[in-house]
Amino acid sequence: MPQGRRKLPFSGKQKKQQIQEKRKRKQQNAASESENKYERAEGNNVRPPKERLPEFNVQSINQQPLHRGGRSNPNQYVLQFRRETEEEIKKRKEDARKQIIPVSEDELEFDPAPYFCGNELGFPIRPKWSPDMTREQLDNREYGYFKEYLLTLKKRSDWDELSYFELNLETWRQMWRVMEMSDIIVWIADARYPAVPTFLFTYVLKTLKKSLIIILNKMDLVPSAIGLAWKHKITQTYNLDDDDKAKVHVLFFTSFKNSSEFKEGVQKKKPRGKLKMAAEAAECLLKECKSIIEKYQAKIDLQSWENKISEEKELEYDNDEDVEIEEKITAVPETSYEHFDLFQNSYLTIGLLGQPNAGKSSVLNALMGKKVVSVSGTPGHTKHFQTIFLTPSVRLCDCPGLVFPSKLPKPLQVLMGCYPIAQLREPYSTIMFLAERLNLVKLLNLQHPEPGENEWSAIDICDSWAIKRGFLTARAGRPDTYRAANHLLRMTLSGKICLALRPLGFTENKKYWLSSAELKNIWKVKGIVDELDTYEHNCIELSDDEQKPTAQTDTSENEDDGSNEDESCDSDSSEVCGTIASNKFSVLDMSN
Ligand SMILES: Nc1nc2c(ncn2[C@@H]2O[C@H](COP(=O)(O)OP(=O)(O)OP(=O)(O)O)[C@@H](O)[C@H]2O)c(=O)[nH]1
Repeated sequence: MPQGRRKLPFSGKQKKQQIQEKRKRKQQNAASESENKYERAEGNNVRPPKERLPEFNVQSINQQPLHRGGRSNPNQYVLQFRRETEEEIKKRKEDARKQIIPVSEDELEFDPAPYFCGNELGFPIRPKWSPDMTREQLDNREYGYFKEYLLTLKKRSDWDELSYFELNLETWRQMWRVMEMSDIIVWIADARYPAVPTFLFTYVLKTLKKSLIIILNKMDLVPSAIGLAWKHKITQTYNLDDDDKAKVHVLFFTSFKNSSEFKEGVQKKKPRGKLKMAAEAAECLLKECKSIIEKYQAKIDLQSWENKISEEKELEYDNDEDVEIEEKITAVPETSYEHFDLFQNSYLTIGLLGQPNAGKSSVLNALMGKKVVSVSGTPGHTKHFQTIFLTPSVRLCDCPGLVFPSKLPKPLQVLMGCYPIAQLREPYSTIMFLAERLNLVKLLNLQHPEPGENEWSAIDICDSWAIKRGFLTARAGRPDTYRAANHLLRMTLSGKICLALRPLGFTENKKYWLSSAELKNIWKVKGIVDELDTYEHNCIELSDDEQKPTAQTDTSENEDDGSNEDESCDSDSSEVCGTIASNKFSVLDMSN
């Protein structure tokens, strides 16, 4: 045995202390590493926006760790909202325990305009710049302007009433660039809740002097009559003069056009298979673009696009294979500033803007007829704007989603997909908002968690759904309320449970909208021949599989920890959600 110093006895307590010290050292190293990283990024003018706006208590949603050695900051384009206070969250949780009082049909009507306070709130618009400015000058000017804009908002007496809106300057910059480089601006709205920011009309039509096309997307989730009423409302609401009215066009779109998958208005499962071009919707867009080009007497030939659509229409659609071809995206480097004159290129640039999750990337793919940009049910998925040539004479530009300043109810913003559901600290107020407008108890065939009780709160609905689905906490085996709430919200986002708000005056004129000859144009876009039968069913039916609780349990008991939820269910996993057949049009009661 080698002679040496005898090892000193090492107690468990000392070991624990040693581990704690080691952990502390590691944390300190990681912190200084990230500081260095930010410093390095500063040299590149990629300062973390959180540090730049300390007065606004910014919270980055879904922030990613910085990778060692990685060059770019993965959080540069992350969604950023004002941090909610503990009191706010607590109050909303308390409210979610109150009894749900269903709203009347009239109250399903919604006027987005007042929530944007006319043009008062506006949105950050790019300050003047010139190509002679250095990058640093440009950065400072834009940052200074953005901060000033926010400070002006903060001085308003209703500052605390403002809902979630984007505080990441980098994302607004993406929008500025897309607006600058586009000949035609297309605003994509989720047709279930099409809240178009009022100031957008003024800015695009008057300041930029460009044409605006509004696409009501996800029409497969909305009764055509409601979509039609929205179309008419949108052009009326915003006090446009005749000249401007001629520059605003409203179109319908769905990326899930598939008549054979839709039976009696019940979405059994999401259409799958090879992504096809939404030819009818693309044709409508082409028509509008042509008329705009003619008006401006621009020399852009859209024949190639027309040919592409005609070819698609002639093709037989019987190949169900899921073949998705990734095409190289020519993303314009973020440093480039294009000096752009309207219709001066030999090609037309169409900029696709909208709130997160409105379906901008899906529209781009559906216009292309194949998957060229990535799509996700998680809001804020598109980080950087990307351009792609649809044909040699048409360039499409997909912009990251932007949440504009407004007073829209936060639960509605969550349903619209402005806030990633998995990151929500408090999902129950949104369940309450939903349950006030849709009879979830009936649709989901729920049993009250308290036997004999028949007053429902949002928490009761979640508990009941948790029991039904077998979402139980691992340790205590209690219903996992948070997970159930999350699951219900993701089902709503994906359209399995469908709420579609209507424009003001819709209920009163329902018969008029339901008998309009214009509906046929929407059916063509949706790929259906008639829709009236679809209104007859107004309850979600559960398949045999769905009736049985799943054996799944959740490991987390911390209801505020969003990390235990993955977002895959909302769009991609019909294994979890797909067994639920929902009536998408239950909001449109035909009996009245
Ligand atoms: N039912 C239905 N779902 C759609 C349609 N278009 C898009 N979606 C779904 O909506 C979700 C968001 O789609 P994206 O195309 O990624 O939306 P985006 O506006 O690009 O989102 P961001 O990247 O957050 O800006 C995905 O789950 C899509 O499958 C549609 O026409 N009908």
